[in-house]
Amino acid sequence: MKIAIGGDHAGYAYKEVIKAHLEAQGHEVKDFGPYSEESCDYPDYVHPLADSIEAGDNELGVIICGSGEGVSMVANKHQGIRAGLCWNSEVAALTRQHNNANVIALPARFIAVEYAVSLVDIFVSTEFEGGRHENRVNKIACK
Ligand SMILES: O=C(CO)[C@H](O)[C@H](O)[C@H](O)COP(=O)(O)O
Repeated sequence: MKIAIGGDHAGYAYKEVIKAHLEAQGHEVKDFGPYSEESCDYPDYVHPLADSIEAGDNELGVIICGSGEGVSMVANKHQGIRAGLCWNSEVAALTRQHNNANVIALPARFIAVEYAVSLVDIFVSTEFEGGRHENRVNKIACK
């Protein structure tokens, strides 16, 4: 699967671990940065990442900042993005099953890196259920 990853300085260390994990699983990972822990602005990295998913260049995205809030706010400005802020395994599954999320947002300052990796695994391997959720998801995007 083609997966985009990015965030800010607060998520940098987690991004590196998650990227290596996904690549070891055989996924093709496009890293939108940042590429160090130097303080930076997450919109500079998340907007291009979201553009790539909207363009079909990547199927799913992983975005990481301190709380997960800033990166998810940026991603969800895009009509073609449904970013879910995930902090536990049930939410990571539900945002795929019920919301057909195409981006997972993670709070690096509030969960352990091993737990963040496990949430990404759940997110990537869980399918949208469709059914009653189909119409709801179709109504999310603004016309
Ligand atoms: O945007 C955020 C809050 O929603 C992220 O958590 C950022 O990573 C955080 O604001 C960065 O804070 P810092 O004090 O500049 O490191």
